[in-house]
Amino acid sequence: MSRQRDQQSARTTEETTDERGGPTNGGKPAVVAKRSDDAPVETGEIRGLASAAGYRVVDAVTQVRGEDAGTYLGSGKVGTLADRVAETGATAVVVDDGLTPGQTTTLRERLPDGTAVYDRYRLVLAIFADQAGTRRAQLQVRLARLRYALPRVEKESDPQAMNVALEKGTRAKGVRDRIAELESKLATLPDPAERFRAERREQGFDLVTFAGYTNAGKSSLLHRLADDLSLDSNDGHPDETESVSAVEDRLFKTLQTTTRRATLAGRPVLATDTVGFVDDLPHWLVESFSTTLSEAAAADAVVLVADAADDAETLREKLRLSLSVFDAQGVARENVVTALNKTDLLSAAEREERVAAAADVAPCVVPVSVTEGRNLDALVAAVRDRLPTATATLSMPTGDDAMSVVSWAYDHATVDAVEYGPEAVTLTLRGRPDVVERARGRAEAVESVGSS
Ligand SMILES: Nc1nc2c(ncn2[C@@H]2O[C@H](COP(=O)(O)OP(=O)(O)OP(=O)(O)O)[C@@H](O)[C@H]2O)c(=O)[nH]1
Ligand SMILES: [Mg+2]
Repeated sequence: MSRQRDQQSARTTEETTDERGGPTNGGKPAVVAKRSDDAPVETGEIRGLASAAGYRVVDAVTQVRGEDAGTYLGSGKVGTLADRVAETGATAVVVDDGLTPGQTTTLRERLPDGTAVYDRYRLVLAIFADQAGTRRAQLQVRLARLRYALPRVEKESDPQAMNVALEKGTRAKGVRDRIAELESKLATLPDPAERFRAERREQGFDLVTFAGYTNAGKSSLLHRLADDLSLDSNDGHPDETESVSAVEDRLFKTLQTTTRRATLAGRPVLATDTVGFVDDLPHWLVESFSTTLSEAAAADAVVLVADAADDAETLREKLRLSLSVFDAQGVARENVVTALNKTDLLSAAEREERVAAAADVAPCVVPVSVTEGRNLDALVAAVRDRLPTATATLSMPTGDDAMSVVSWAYDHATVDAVEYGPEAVTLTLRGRPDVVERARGRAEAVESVGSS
């Protein structure tokens, strides 16, 4: 018995750290299970997650009672779950919570042979693994899996097994070593955001990324704004409302990051949608969300979309968390515009309260309603201010001062050309309007010194 359990635990660890990338061969039947202290027990979100991971949800088993330390659901309910799995021919059970290693093992033992058991975190890891296209993202997913596995390996113990302490120590050390190895490997990989930015720049695009919690309205806003931006040349798009309502309210719809073209102030823009943050995930897992955000770091402007219908404290908390992910990705605060969406659901007083709450923690808060098209002009203007839409050609008397303006321009804007004449230096640059204006001021200061 104890040997059998040991083998099963070993298999658990392998499965959480292997490179197969989770359930990729889509459409496998799964039963979701959810426990809650109070009724009703909502299974909508976990169903969405399971299908995002490639499962077909064929049944749901719910339980209203406190957590059972040994079986999570309670022994009787696990029996029901086993029956449902047998009846439906499901190959996996997805539990909407974090399971302890012991609970996972017990569920495996009580379910029909070969039933895969996923808890919420392992499921999300499987989704990441599916999405991880770049080498960097793959390494990050492997790292997340190891971090998931580590406490399980550490805690795995069977007092009846003689050599368990030794084995446990060795295996935990193995996992820790691999974590350290991956961390240092990741640290030396080139930053993909830099390359992405350089390539798009060469193609002449400005980059705008939409990020934030799931269901905040990122996709709706992107569609709407992309339309609005195109309205520069095509006023009164007839399908606007339709295209917004066609955006399904489904979790993780954006897993496949989508990029749309738009035109802003006559410049081509690439607008990128990102994976929504999900609550109730441990911090290390939230970190791996940031892999999907490497494009945010490369963007000229990042629109952080928040749901104004959240209460003030939740709103602040979500914004704080989103911004800390941005910080980890190296997104500059001055490039962030906070779109406080769904203000149509609020009274004027509530709206004021939420705007103030958001402004406590987030930069450049613009209240909007995507569905009602409210205040989108102000949002577009804020985004446009962050794009390198301005250009200038500046002439300065040759000399050290001119050189220092040129080097300042290299640091703060994109320098398209510099001509060094015997009398004058001519600098052509583009960048954010305020930056270009500052460059102009500096160039003029050189001129006045030179001419006096
Ligand atoms: N009342 C109201 N609902 C909105 C507004 N904008 C979006 N929604 C709704 O909010 C839900 C989520 O919108 P999405 O655009 O899919 O949200 P998302 O942030 O892309 O979500 P994920 O892709 O899951 O991260 C949809 O049902 C939208 O119709 C708004 O301004 N007001
Ligand atoms: Mg979306």
